[in-house]
Amino acid sequence: MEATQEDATRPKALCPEKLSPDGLGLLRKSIDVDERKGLTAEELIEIIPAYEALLVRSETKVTADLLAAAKRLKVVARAGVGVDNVDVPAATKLGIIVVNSPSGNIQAAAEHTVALLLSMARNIPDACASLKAAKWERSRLVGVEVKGKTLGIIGLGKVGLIVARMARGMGMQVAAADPYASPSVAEAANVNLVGSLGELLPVADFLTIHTPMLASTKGMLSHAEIGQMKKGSRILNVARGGIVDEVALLAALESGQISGAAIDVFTKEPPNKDPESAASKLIAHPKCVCTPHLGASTVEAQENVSIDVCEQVLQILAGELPRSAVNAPIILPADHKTLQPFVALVEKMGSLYTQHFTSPKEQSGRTTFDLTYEGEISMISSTKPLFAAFIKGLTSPISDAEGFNVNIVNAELVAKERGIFVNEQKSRDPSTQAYSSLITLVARPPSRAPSLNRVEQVSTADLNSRRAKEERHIISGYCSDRSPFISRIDRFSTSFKADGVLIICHNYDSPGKIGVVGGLLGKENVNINFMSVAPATYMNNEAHVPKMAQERLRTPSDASTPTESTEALMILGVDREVDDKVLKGLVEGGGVLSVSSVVL
Ligand SMILES: NC(=O)c1ccc[n+]([C@@H]2O[C@H](COP(=O)([O-])OP(=O)(O)OC[C@H]3O[C@@H](n4cnc5c(N)ncnc54)[C@H](O)[C@@H]3O)[C@@H](O)[C@H]2O)c1
Ligand SMILES: O=C(O)[C@H](O)COP(=O)(O)O
Repeated sequence: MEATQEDATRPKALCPEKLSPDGLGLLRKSIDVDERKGLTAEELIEIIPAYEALLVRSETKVTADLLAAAKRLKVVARAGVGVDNVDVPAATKLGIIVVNSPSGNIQAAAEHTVALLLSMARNIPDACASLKAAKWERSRLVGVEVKGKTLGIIGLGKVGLIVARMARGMGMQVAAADPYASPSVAEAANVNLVGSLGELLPVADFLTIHTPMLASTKGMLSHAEIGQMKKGSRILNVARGGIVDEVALLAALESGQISGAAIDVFTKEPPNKDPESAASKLIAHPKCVCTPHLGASTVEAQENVSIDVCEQVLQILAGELPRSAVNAPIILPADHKTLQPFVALVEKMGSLYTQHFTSPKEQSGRTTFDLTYEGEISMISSTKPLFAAFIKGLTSPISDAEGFNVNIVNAELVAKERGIFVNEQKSRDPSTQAYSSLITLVARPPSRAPSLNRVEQVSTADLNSRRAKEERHIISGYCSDRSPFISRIDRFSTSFKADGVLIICHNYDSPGKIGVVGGLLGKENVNINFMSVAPATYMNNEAHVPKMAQERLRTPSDASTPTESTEALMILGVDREVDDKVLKGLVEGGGVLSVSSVVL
């Protein structure tokens, strides 16, 4: 259609990939949509300056160069979950909103997992190819049943839970490892949530992965882990290529350690064509069932994701906040000035909690949080942006840029889905005069039903100290000069800017410790930008009760409490992220009791 004078004023959207027409139809009512498949990167850069919206799936590489050339672009819409093909930081810098569809294709991905599970158990691709080749090989193609077998799930999120329910429906036992999953959500789905990956691997007959691709999940299933599985078990990956080490998977198939593999996703897509590469050998292996990243490829899922992102494009072009923006602000412009520093603070406190107190290797089960706003901050009319920022901080270290789009619109829903409970309290009179506003986070495990077959006699003092030491965690923070600072971690009082890469060491406060830790980091070429020693000022993890006050409250039975005052936290701001080997070195060679690495 030829552009009329009036058309020239309508916004324009470019769609260089196959998107379902359902969403595009919505756009066409008020936007001109150009569907241009097969463009090269250079062609895209040449034409992008004319467009306000760009709609893609996983194939178009939305690079910093492309975004820099996109002078009118307001939104990049990813019709699916993964935004690994979009340079989100570059878009954020340019003020371009990136949206996706975090739930539109989860049913499709779960159904594809079950389709692969049964295909693998019954040798269906092999049998089909054999019959088409005019063979009749009934005895070679005997399969196994899934009923009564154990399905191990790594990552009990949106897709993992749907797979779990379907597997239960087929009579399977389901066990899952997910350090951040809610025990009550798992229980309701009849899933045995185990404490660690090490507990899951030996019990699974079939093992399926549904985690995002993160630094902590990359290569999480390699030689050692597959070696812990039952001989003859089977592995599926419909999440992301690279979570399972392709070389290790191939070796396990060849040695018979595993009897089958089902793969939808590859480390490099499309996979390397070199016949000697692990991906090519896996694809060619008779015991491997594989598909070319088809998890989301159903008519229904494509309709869902297309409508979902096109509605959001319309919202953004109308100046509204979209529901699933990967990089949208949590605060509305009117509240920005007052709330921005506190929103940043609460987000960092949530992120610090997840990175410092929970382990990607063990079930944490801590799902109830008390957030207390004291002093001036308690006078804000709505705490919704603070709540949203907290949920975002808590969950983003365990999600990829892919799935995680917490904002003011969807924070409550995300918290509910993850089984996170937050009690918010406001107090105009701060418990300390040191700050005009103080925010305190207390994390508690969900209340447990008393055990029926175990009777324990414990003193009140013991009970209090147990609760304090084992179960509660506390983080407090304040803002200075519009920047977020942490003032307390558990019993330790401190003051450091919540920014950058930090190494947090828990140690006995003895002479020479700083030098040893500094020396070990120096050897690894890690530069220390700042260091802060946090003494144990609070006796226990009692919120707001500093040590002095608690000492007055101590009863004679508490007198034997170990000398906690000799412990301290050493907080080091460093110039780069360090790996587990360096952290282990600090514990083994530096006399540190425990250590965590945190990026804020
Ligand atoms: N093949 C496809 O076409 C296709 C389609 C949709 C989704 N996916 C992929 O599936 C994955 C899961 O999607 P989702 O929507 O269920 O995501 P989700 O965020 O709802 O769930 C991910 C789960 O992984 C858990 N997790 C994080 N780190 C972990 C660790 N170290 N060990 C164990 N569990 C860990 C999280 O706690 C969370 O519960 C994503 O990577 C997504 O891109 C693939
Ligand atoms: O991230 C996703 O949504 C899935 O992996 C599907 O990607 P696709 O849209 O390219 O099929």
